[in-house]
Amino acid sequence: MTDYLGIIAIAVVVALLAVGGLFLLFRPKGKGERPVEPREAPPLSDDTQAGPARLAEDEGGVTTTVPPPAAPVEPAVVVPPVEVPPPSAGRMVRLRARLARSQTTLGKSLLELLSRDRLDDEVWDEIEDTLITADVGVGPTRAMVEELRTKVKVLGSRTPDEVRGLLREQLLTLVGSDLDRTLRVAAHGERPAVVLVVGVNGTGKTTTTGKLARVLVGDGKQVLLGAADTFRAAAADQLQTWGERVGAETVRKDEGADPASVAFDAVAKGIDDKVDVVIVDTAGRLHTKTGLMDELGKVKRVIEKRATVDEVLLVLDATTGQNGLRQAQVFAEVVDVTGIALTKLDGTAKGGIVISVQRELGVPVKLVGLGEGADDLAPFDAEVFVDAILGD
Ligand SMILES: Nc1nc2c(ncn2[C@@H]2O[C@H](COP(=O)(O)OP(=O)(O)OP(=O)(O)O)[C@@H](O)[C@H]2O)c(=O)[nH]1
Repeated sequence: MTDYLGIIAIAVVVALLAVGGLFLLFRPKGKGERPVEPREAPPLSDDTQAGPARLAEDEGGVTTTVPPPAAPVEPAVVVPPVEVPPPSAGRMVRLRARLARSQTTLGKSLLELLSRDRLDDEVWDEIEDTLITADVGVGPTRAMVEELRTKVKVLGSRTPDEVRGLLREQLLTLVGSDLDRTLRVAAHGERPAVVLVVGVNGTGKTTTTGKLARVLVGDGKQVLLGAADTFRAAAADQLQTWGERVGAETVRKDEGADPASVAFDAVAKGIDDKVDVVIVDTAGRLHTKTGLMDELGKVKRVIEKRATVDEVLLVLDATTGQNGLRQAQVFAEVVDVTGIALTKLDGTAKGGIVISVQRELGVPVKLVGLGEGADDLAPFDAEVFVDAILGD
């Protein structure tokens, strides 16, 4: 019995030792480990001294601190201020020097010829040639030479001032100092005035439309533009850019859209917005293409469903001479041209086209383009024009 008790006691001791060993072997980990110190957060300041120092320290250690990415800097959108263009009054006087530069050859030649002591047939032929070369046209040239011959005979001997006065008077008669050149841009009560701009390709229609918007804004009017040149997407972009510069909105549609529908929408919006003037730019079209000319007639008729077309401006390139006159005649037949905008007069000595185009069409030159600058379009002034031809 004592032996049994001894064996039991030994077995209990062995069992206790085994349980203790197992406990030491499988006790839960972590509890007794030293707690990990939390890492210090990187400073928020962009202190350039502290940054690299901390990085070097970290590189030598176990981990690397990656600074939070900097917030992306949005590029500032610069909205150009709306420009305030100069008013229409006095614009041509301001551009007179430019006009004189291109036109004085005509004036100088005429003054020199008329100042000669003897005015024989040869000299009169030269005067005639000078006028025709400057695009005055055969009819007006003959009439002018006839008139000058009579006046010179009456005068007898001539002082330089008298010659100049004579020539000034004759040129003014031909250019027409009493023609009504007022642009019809007065609104009809709450309905805007409508200006339709037409012409062949490249004469400067879009540029003239943009410049005209500036002239009208300069005179205090609210303007809306219609980009009915749907052949070229770039034409609508070009027009919109002109408009944005002076705060004028542009109505446009996708390339290839019906130009008449753009014109209609522009006028409808002009009425809704109660603007003073709607200017509709059309695509350049050859006067010889019947389909395109018919389309232009449609543009005008569609506008007339909502408003009156007050002004149909034919844009003519002064450098194209007699060809310009033929274009003018065809356009006038289709859309009743009420005024001419003669562009690029700064680039030709043939200012006589002012005289011939008015005579051919019976329509006055109302605007002249004297350069590519934004404010190089001026209401035409006959006296400033003739004085620029004659020089100082
Ligand atoms: N020197 C000078 N250049 C001008 C004048 N008016 C327009 N131009 C230039 O003529 C070129 C043609 O002008 P646009 O307005 O694009 O002509 P467009 O008639 O609308 O052309 P299309 O849409 O192709 O029919 C441009 O380079 C203008 O800067 C002007 O009075 N003087």
